[in-house]
Amino acid sequence: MTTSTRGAAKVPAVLVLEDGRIFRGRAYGAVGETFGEAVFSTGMTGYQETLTDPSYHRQVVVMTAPHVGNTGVNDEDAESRRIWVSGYVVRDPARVPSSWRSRRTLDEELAAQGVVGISGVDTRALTRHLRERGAMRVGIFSGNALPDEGTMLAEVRQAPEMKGADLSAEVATKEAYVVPAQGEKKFTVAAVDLGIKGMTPYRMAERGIEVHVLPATATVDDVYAVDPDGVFFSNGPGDPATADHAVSVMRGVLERGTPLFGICFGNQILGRALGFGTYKLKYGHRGINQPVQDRTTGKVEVTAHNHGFAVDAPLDKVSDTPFGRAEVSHVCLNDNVVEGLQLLDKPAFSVQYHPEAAAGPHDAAYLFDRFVSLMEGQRA
Ligand SMILES: NC(=O)CC[C@H](N)C(=O)O
Repeated sequence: MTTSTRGAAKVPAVLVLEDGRIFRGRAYGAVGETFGEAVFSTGMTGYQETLTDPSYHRQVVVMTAPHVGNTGVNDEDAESRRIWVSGYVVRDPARVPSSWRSRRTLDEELAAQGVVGISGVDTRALTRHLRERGAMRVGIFSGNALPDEGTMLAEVRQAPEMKGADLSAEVATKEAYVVPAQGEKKFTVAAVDLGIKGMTPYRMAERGIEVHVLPATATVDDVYAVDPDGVFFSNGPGDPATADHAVSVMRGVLERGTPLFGICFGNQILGRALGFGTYKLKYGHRGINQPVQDRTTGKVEVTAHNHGFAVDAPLDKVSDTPFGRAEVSHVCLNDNVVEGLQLLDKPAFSVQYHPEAAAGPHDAAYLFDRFVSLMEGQRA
């Protein structure tokens, strides 16, 4: 239950981690209670894109940047129709936003969308705790009459875990829709929506691609019904080990040899389609300042990440898969986690991070051009 509040600043709030650690602060956004997986994001900016990224469904996001809300909330930067984070943790929210595009405060927006948050938390201590112990379940409780600590902890421990969660269908579109190409139409792409961010079809549209965004439940027949030059699999929430339907659709696409590109969840699905495993990272990668090396060129790029799982593929050898040879094309320079895959005998590749760059640096935009080149190659 949540109730919207203005002036919740003085309402007490408590953050309870499943291992029993407790942080006290003040209500931020809606007052009530909420649960999710506690994860931290190291982005200094781009909170509006983070909050509205469907991949954050069922996660409580802790911002490592101490001041949040400085540029308010505008009508242009949302990545989907709503905020998806299940809770929000900040240290020192802006009292007065300042941006020519700002329409309302972040506090007001969270409250209007019923998102329970907490401010005044030592987010550095909380982040260090999550880094040492790993991502875990959390609850935020706010209001003037809070349950006792034992009751709150028991409720947190009853909340569902992220491992094993199958969430794409909860966030993806129910109806197919088309994002028209900008300028002359050169290609048609079928984009399977597992939790797609708004910027992704836009990045394709600006390259002359007409994008048919399909529900997560789309079949191989639905994909080919749009007569695609290429097929795209999006980012999305939850555990890739549950994405059996998407894996089987992707295998259907790989069998036909249609150019294929995947982002984030889409990369994990390509990993699984090729026969690799996926696993849960201790605390994941989230933020807009993560270094990745493209091993096909040797170049290093600074990139936007939001993933808690990763593909388990060998870094230093070419693997034989049911769809021919495959290799790890990109790697995270912080921890050597697999950040991209490519097939050597078929026009298919994927990355674990976010070339659509919303928010984030644009270093990885070339990946959309690679997808276009694969489609051109297929026509030639
Ligand atoms: N942004 C994404 O697509 C995330 C994929 C997956 N849910 C993960 O956490 O790893």
